[in-house]
Amino acid sequence: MTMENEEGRSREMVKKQSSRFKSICVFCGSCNGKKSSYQDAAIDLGKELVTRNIDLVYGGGSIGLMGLISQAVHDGGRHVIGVIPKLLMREEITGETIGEVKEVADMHQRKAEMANHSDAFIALPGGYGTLEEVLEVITWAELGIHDKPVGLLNVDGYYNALLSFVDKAVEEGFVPPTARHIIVSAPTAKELVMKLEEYVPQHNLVEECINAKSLET
Ligand SMILES: CC(C)=CCNc1ncnc2c1ncn2[C@@H]1O[C@H](COP(=O)(O)O)[C@@H](O)[C@H]1O
Repeated sequence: MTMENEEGRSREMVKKQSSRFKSICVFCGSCNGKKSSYQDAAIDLGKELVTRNIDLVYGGGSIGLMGLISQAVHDGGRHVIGVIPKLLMREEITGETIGEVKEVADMHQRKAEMANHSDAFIALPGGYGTLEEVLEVITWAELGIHDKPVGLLNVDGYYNALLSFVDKAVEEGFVPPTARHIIVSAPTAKELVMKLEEYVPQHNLVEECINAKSLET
């Protein structure tokens, strides 16, 4: 093969390079937040998924950051799945739905469905709902229930306090130091998705935790 052919082939490979993820589940606020940077980040993340040919799984509806990211992914031509519990299906609660809608019985089933349909998780800024959802998938990673990457989009340092708290929990012996790496974080969508692409799960966390506990007793 000539040098030119080879260069052409590698350029082609770069162009076609696809993500290791088919779908990413995004947890995010049902409000917009006070700073426009939160809204910009939701749209940016949506566009980043589109660029990498990644589909979106999210909580359904069109309110707050949830609405902004789902619209951006839908407009970019990628598939959007919204998973909504029957109770929240009313339009005055969640707004108009975007893309494919999966109706589920309750919040527990919603989280299981969201996890089943995705290859990684990202939390944009959000409130109690977002925190609860992202902490659950972090716990599942620690317990070895899944080995999918989990990332915090730390827009304007929104998650700094949570990250400091996790460091404190490690320092005080409640989170094994080897489990600290489960939480990936970055200030921009591009950096975060790149880090998640490179994430390598560790499978010995549960054993290490058990060993640490048996040393304590
Ligand atoms: C009755 C009511 C408050 C409705 C708000 N409408 C909602 N519609 C759909 N999903 C939601 C809603 N509120 C919270 N969630 C879930 O919790 C997360 C957002 O909660 P939060 O705004 O961060 O805390 C989302 O990822 C979503 O899965």
